[in-house]
Amino acid sequence: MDVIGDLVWLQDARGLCLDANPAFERLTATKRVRIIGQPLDKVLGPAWTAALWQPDWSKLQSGEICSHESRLTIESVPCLYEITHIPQRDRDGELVRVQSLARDITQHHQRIEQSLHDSRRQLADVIDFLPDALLAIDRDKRVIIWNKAIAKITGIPPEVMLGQGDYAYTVPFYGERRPQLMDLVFMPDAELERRYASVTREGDTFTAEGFCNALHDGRGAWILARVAPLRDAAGQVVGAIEIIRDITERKQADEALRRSEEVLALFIRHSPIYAYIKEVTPTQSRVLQASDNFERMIGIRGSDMAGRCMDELFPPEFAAKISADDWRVVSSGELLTLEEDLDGRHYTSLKFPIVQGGRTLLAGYTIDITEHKRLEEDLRQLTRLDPLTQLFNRRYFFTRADQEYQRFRRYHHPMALCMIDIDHFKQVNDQYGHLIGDTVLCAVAQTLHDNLRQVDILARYGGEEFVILLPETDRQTARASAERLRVAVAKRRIETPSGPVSVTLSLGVVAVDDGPAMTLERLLDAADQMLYRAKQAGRDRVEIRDLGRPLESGGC
Ligand SMILES: Nc1nc2c(ncn2[C@@H]2O[C@H](COP(=O)(O)OP(=O)(O)OP(=O)(O)O)[C@@H](O)[C@H]2O)c(=O)[nH]1
Repeated sequence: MDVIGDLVWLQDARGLCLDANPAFERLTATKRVRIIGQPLDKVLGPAWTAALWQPDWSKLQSGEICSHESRLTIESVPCLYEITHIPQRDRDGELVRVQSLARDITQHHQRIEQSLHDSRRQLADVIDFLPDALLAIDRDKRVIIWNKAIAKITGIPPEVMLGQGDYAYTVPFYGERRPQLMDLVFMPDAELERRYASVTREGDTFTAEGFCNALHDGRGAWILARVAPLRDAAGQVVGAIEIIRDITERKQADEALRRSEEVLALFIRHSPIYAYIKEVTPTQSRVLQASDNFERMIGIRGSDMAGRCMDELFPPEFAAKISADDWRVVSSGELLTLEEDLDGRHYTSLKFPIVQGGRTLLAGYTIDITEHKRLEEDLRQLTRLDPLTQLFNRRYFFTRADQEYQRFRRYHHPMALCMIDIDHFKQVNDQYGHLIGDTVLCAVAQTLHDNLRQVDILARYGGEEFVILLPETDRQTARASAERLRVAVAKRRIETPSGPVSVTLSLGVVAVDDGPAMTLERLLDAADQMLYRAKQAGRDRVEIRDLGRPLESGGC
């Protein structure tokens, strides 16, 4: 078909033709002169006139342009024409003429159709590509979008669901036809809102979580759904679109986390130790959970401590120290162990950072170790003491004597060592029995202890032998001390169930000052030799040797 071009013609207010262009002449196969003064239907015939001449008289009379589209078949080819009627009015506003223009928009229309088709295709691809399930319904609640993701979670392919109405799309989710979240887009429904776990509204968009019992072959699934209205160009709601996300795994993880937090909270609350979790900032620590038995420590139950800061629970200085320690742990990520005394009791604490819900908190526990400390001290004493006499035992004597001897070596202060043996003790045992022998041993130990200074280190050396290290003691003082012990024991009448018993002592003493370097063992040897000497010389006496000086002896 040759291009005809735009048809242009002019009519007066009565509809008689006033003029027409060549394209009009060609289309009507009528000469212009024959058209002028004729009514249009006489020129074009009723069918063509109906297609080209659809004036809106009220618009034209008020001076408004009006237009419409018409399908025409020209030379056997279907065409689409856009027809525009332009009113011309006189000075008084009376409509006098109408100029009309008919333009062939067939190709333009085809291009638009094609582009629309392409856009629809691309949109369909995008919708199918979305990982989230997507469906849309029109105003009549018929399904117009059902993407691959929703087909996957429901098992219903798009070709089955598209076009379906009467809530068919709710069956794969709920096993029944029922109103659902999308219906809120069309009309508010409080009863419907209550069916969902939580509905939030933002503008005209609704978001909700819900459990869909029919999904996954009836096992059910939690979904997060978001719906919004679909509007036409005029802003009228013409449908609704819904995006659905399966959040079952997240829900299960949330539930598992909630349960474990519950267990942790119960564990902390009823823990026999003082356990807690705190939220920590550089300046303040706030209790989130704490054991109820904190009541024993600070008089407040753990459940009442929740939400409180350190300065609401402890004196200011102590609170500041706790907060600083807590921040150190959280900021460094390192574990902290502490030992502290509070109101006469001894506590050990362990603090460490934990990550909960993406934030770093402080967890810790405190144990009251007062009893433990006491037992430990008792045990320590037990390992140091001779069980019969309650004097230091030989092993602990060496520990203490060694420390003292190091001091002597460092400062060159005088020092003395004294070995003591009860005379003829075998006879005591033989005459009175071993138990009385024990009583005598204890009495001698007590007498020695009572006649020594605090700084002197007295120990049971073994059997009926004792040893004393006398720090800061020169030869004369050592002699005097040994004599004092000898006399005190000799004078004592030891009361026993078998009557009073008296014993004497032999004492061997060595005194050293800034003399030649010696080991403790050699000093003990030397003292032992002096003791032997005392025994040889008749017992109940003191033999003393000043290392570096000649031997001397004394006693009764
Ligand atoms: N009852 C009692 N006797 C003890 C204990 N340890 C040692 N003995 C006794 O002490 C006595 C020591 O005797 P000996 O070494 O012969 O010396 P002694 O009789 O004291 O005589 P001299 O040391 O030579 O004066 C022995 O009979 C031991 O059994 C003890 O723990 N309890």
